[in-house]
This record gives sequence, C-alpha cells and structure tokens, in this order.
Amino acid sequence: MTDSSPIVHLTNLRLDRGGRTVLRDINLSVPRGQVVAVLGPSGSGKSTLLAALTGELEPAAGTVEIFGQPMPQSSRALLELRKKIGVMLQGNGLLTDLTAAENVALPLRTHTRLPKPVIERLVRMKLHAVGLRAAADAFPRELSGGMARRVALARALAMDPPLMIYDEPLTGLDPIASGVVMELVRRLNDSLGLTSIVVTHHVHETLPVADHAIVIANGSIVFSGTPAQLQASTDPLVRQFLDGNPDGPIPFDAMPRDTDTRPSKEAA
Ligand SMILES: Nc1ncnc2c1ncn2[C@@H]1O[C@H](COP(=O)(O)OP(=O)(O)OP(=O)(O)O)[C@@H](O)[C@H]1O
Repeated sequence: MTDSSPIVHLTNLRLDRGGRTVLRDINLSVPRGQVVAVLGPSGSGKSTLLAALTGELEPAAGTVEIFGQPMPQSSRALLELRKKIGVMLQGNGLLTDLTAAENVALPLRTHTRLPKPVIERLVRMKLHAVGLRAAADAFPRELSGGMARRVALARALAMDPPLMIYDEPLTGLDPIASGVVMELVRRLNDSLGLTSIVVTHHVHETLPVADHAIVIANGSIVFSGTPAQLQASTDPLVRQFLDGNPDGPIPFDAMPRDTDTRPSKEAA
C-alpha cells in the first residue's frame, strides 16, 4: 500500500446478524493518521461494524479492505492481520489476578518470543505512554476506573499496532476520566503515528478529538463529515441522536430480532 491509501476502506458493505440485515450500504474510507468517531444509538450496529473490521464477521455483501488489502480469508492470515489491530473492548478486560504490568505484557508473551528483559522494557514504555509507569505493580482492583482503562489502552498498544479500534472506551467513566482517556487517544494517535477508530455513543466527549465522524442509525450511515459539520447538522435523525430526544425518527425500542422481517435492500 502507498502512504496515501486509506487504512480502512469499506465499499457497499452489508452486514447481517441472526438472519437479518443490521447495516447496509456502508461506504467509509479512513485515511492514515485520522481519528474517526463512529457514533450511533444503542443497538444501531456499531459493534457489528467493528466485528467486520477485525474479520470476525464476514460481509453479506460488499468489501472490507484493511491496510490496502482485502480482508484475508485464511485463519492464519487473519491472525497475522489482527496483530496489527489494537482493540480496546468495552470494559477493561483486565485479568484481575495479574498486575498492570503483567496485563500489558500478556500480548507480548503470547505473540512474540522476545526475551523477558525486552518485554519488561516494552511494558514500562507502554505504561509510560499512558502516564502510569508508577502503577506497574498495582492490581486492577487498586486502580481507579480511569487508570484501569489506561492500562487496557497500554495493553492494546503492546504490539505497536498501526490501527487502533476503541469500542465504547468511556463506558462507566466520569466526565474527568473520560476527558483524560480521549485526550490520550488523540495524543497517542499523533505521537505514535497511528490511525484510530472510536466507536461510541459518547458524542460530546469524542467529537473534540475526532477528525471525522460518522453516525449510524436505522441500519445505515446517516451522516459522514467533520465534527463541526455534525454539530451544525439539521437532519432530524442526526439531531435526535445528538440532542438525546426520545421522540423522533430513531425508534426508542430496538426491533425484536425474530419478529423483524423487514427485507434487506438487496432482497427487496
Ligand atoms: N450475534 C447476534 N445475533 C443476532 N443479532 C445480533 C447479534 N449481535 C447483535 N445483534 C443485533 O444487531 C443489532 C446491532 O447490534 P450491535 O451490538 O452491533 O449494536 P451497537 O450499536 O454496538 O449497540 P450498543 O451501543 O448497545 O453496544 C441489534 O439489533 C442486535 O440485537
């Protein structure tokens, strides 16, 4: 791939789950170095989109290209690709009986044959990057929610992935810790030369650090543009989501899976 080719390129993507279409007509290009916010109400399909980005969910139609290559088919190639994608999942996922340093070391121990002193040095560097070198020997229960989230971030960075994906990084955090985590996402993105995709419904905390935002609702992308364009949008769907109105074009209750028989666009 060339320096100018997008890190993620989605073309006419359709994603089905449990026999029904969750997302359709998804087109997205994420250039290198950007922080892209993927926003949408609960149940809109944000995690489903993530699953397609990591190759966990095969598209029902359309294509996913990562690092300029189509999503690999073989499980071996998929495994190699995933080493280049740092994923911070909802919650921390930290192992409670390991220290912060041991948690960060885990991917390095699993995926590399680096000698112990090198791993220890890399772990110190990652903890330093998130401002937590002093907490190396602390167990997750001894850390605040925000600190634990930063350890999870250091662990996601352990293998130096060029692409970072954050799934609801702010869940359960207070506004101050949320600000710290989002600042860190931006700073690490720029200082380490990463590309970041942040999937969240925390609009107001995420937009200030994003270069580009998309909003998904009712099964497709209803907005794609800069954070300023998003804030200025007068689209009723976008406004309802941004302003948190219970009444509007986005249904408050998700359709029950087995009673939703809406045909997908392709099938219609
Ligand atoms: N494994 C599955 N089988 C069937 N349906 C699923 C599956 N996973 C998700 N869904 C459905 O797909 C839709 C989108 O779910 P998804 O988890 O992607 O949304 P989300 O935007 O990430 O929600 P949240 O913000 O609450 O995490 C929902 O209607 C959900 O019920």
